[in-house]
Amino acid sequence: MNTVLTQVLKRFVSESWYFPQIRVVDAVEILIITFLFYQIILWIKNTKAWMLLRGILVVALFILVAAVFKMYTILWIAQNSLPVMATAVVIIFQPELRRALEKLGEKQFVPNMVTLDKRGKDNVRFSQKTIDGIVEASFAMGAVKTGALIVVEQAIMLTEYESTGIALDCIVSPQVLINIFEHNTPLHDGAIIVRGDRIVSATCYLPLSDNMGISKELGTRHRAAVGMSEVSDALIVTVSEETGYVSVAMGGQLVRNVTPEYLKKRLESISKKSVEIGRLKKIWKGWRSHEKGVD
Ligand SMILES: Nc1ncnc2c1ncn2[C@@H]1O[C@H](COP(=O)(O)OP(=O)(O)OP(=O)(O)O)[C@@H](O)[C@H]1O
Repeated sequence: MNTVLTQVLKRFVSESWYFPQIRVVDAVEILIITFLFYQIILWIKNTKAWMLLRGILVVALFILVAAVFKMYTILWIAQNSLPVMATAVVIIFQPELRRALEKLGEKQFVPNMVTLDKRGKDNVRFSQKTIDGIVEASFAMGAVKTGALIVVEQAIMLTEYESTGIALDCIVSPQVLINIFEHNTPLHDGAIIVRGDRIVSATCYLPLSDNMGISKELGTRHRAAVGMSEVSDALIVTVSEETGYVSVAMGGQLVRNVTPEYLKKRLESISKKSVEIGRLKKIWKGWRSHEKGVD
C-alpha cells in the first residue's frame, strides 16, 4: 500500500506530470464563458429556441444512431445538409437573434460615451414636475379604471416606435395625460412616448413580448409594455383598464400593482441616470474638444 502511495506521489511530483499554468487571464476567460453560457441558456429558455434545441437533440440522436450502425447514406445526407440547416436556423430565429443583439447593445458598457444620437442637452433629463405628473395621472386613471400605456424613453431613441403613432409636442402634465387616455377620444389607443419633459407621440404601436412567463391574466397592453422593455432601456408604465392597477416594466421585467412611492422612486432613479449620462457626455465632449485644441 505504502509503495503504491509513494509511486503515485513520485509521479505526482515528477516532471512528466502535467500541471496547467493558470493565469489570471484564464480565470477571467472561464468567468466570461460561464456568463455567456448562462445568458445563452436563459435566452433559450425564454424564447422559441427551447423547441429548436429539443429538435436539434432529436436530430443529433438520429445521426448518432446512424453513425453507430454505419448507415453511410444517412451520414452523407446529414453532413451535406448541415450548412443548409444552419442557415435555416438563422432565418427562422431572425427576430429572436435580433432581439438578443439589441439587448446586448442596450447594456451600457460604452454606448453612452459614443453618442450616436443628435439629442439636445435639454432633452437628456426630465424634471420632477414630469415625474410627479406621470405618477399623479397614472394613479388618477387607475382609480377610475382608465387604461394607459406610457413609455418613458431613456438613452435608446425610440424613433422607430414613435413613427407608428401620431406626432405630438407637448409638455407632460397630469391633465394632458388623463385627457389623452380618456375613452373614446382619438389618441387614447396604444402608447404614448415621453422624451425628456415632452410627450412626442401618441397611439404608438409597441412590439409584443413572446415571453411565456407572463401571466395569462394579462392581455396585450401589458405584453406590449414588456415587449418594449425587452428591446429598449425605456421604463413603461401601464394602467390596467380591468383592475386599475399601475404596473412598471423595465428590462423585460414587469412589476405589477405598484404604489405611487415605488413609481416615483423608479422614475427618479432613471432621471438621475439620465443626468449622469448627460454629465458623462459633457465630459467626453469637453475632452474631445480639448484633444482637438491640443492637436
Ligand atoms: N402592441 C400594442 N402597442 C400599443 N398598445 C397596445 C398594443 N396592444 C394593445 N395595446 C393597447 O392595449 C389595449 C388592449 O388592452 P387589453 O385589454 O388587451 O390588455 P390588458 O393587458 O388585459 O390590459 P387591461 O388590464 O387594461 O385590460 C388596446 O386598446 C391598446 O390601447
